[in-house]
Amino acid sequence: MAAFKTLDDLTDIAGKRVLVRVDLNVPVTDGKVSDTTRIERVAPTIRELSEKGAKVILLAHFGRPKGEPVADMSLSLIAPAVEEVLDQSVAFASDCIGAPAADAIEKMNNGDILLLENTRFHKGEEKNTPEFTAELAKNGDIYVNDAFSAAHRAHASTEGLAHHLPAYAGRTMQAELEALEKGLGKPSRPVVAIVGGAKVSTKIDLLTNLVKKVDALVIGGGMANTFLAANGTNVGKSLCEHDLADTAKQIMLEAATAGCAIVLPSDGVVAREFKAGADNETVDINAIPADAMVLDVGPKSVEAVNAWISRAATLVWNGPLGAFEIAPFDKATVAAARHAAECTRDGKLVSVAGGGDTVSALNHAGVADDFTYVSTAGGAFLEWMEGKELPGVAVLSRTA
Ligand SMILES: Nc1ncnc2c1ncn2[C@@H]1O[C@H](COP(=O)(O)OP(=O)(O)OP(=O)(O)O)[C@@H](O)[C@H]1O
Ligand SMILES: O=C(O)[C@H](O)COP(=O)(O)O
Repeated sequence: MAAFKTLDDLTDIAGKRVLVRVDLNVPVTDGKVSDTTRIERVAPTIRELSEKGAKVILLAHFGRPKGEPVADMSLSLIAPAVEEVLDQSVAFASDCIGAPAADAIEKMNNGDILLLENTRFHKGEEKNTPEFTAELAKNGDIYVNDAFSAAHRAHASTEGLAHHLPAYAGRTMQAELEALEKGLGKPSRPVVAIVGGAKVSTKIDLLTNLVKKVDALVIGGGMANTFLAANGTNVGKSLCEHDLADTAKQIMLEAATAGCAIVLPSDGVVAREFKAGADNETVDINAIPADAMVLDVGPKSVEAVNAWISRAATLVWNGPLGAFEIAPFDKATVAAARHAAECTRDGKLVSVAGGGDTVSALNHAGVADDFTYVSTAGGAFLEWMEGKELPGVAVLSRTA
């Protein structure tokens, strides 16, 4: 594994301003954080630094605001949940750079915790510009990256800062890498991957390499609709990225060459509204009404998914099979999660799942503790699985 400095190397930090990159991109329902797993995972790093007397300054993104402030992507919405998990007061600054940040830091005592506003409210974050990174760096003496789940992004707060300040891995970054290496470094075969969810455009490219590493790729959620549409299925009003049809076709070709089975849903649960309790029906995948959307994979598909889980020695899962937040469209995800948990409990399966909503779905199914390992990372986890270098991890090693 990559060698980098950790919190063990950080001594005498009382009074030092430590910029800690965490991932607070958490699921929110009706304005409330619905799953605090990501916050719980970074809490040990925050507490440790605070107990050592550092001024702990949290940097994070929330959503994809495209470089300008968006009210419902303000981290002020997440701050109360951070306070609750830490059981410690957390101050908030309305900008991550400039006077609001500097003034708030000026007021900090040793051991205090401050959360800065969404880094993605500035275009320089995702572009990783030297100017923006330098502005961020002004606020700290030391940089700690504890956001493994955002380490696949070469952004100012995940990569750039490590070139400006002495850089260290946080406890979660360390633990995630160790656990993934242990669970999936040399996986027992057959390896089955389940990929679902909604982030189709940012994850689809990863599947090109993934099909070379696994024996079967089970596709559900919004991702499945894109593959079905590429095969000529009419997916009605379903979440689907039609312009990615060629990419999907190419992945299916790569899979055939690599001997990886592609498993697509054969039926779906459709509705005309995206809301809990919406009128719904189960239809064959070739009979999706033009005015309806698939919000979950159907019972026949669940049987097929579970059969693949039974056959697997190793399961890798990112992305729910359906819109699990709104019942009854959680059925397939819950059924597959419970089956994977049972196989794991029986000692037949090594099960590793990752992703903000995926973790939330496993918690919803009541089985997160039964999986071999649950990562907070979704995209980063898939890229790690592909064997890609993660910029946020690589820079910690290079600068160590
Ligand atoms: N058929 C579907 N139609 C619409 N949305 C869906 C469908 N299936 C799943 N989803 C949505 O996918 C979202 C989760 O997808 P996402 O790709 O963000 O997964 P994740 O586990 O959070 O990974 P990451 O950590 O990379 O974000 C959920 O909010 C769920 O409602
Ligand atoms: O939720 C995630 O996977 C991470 O926070 C990264 O978010 P992003 O896909 O918007 O970069």
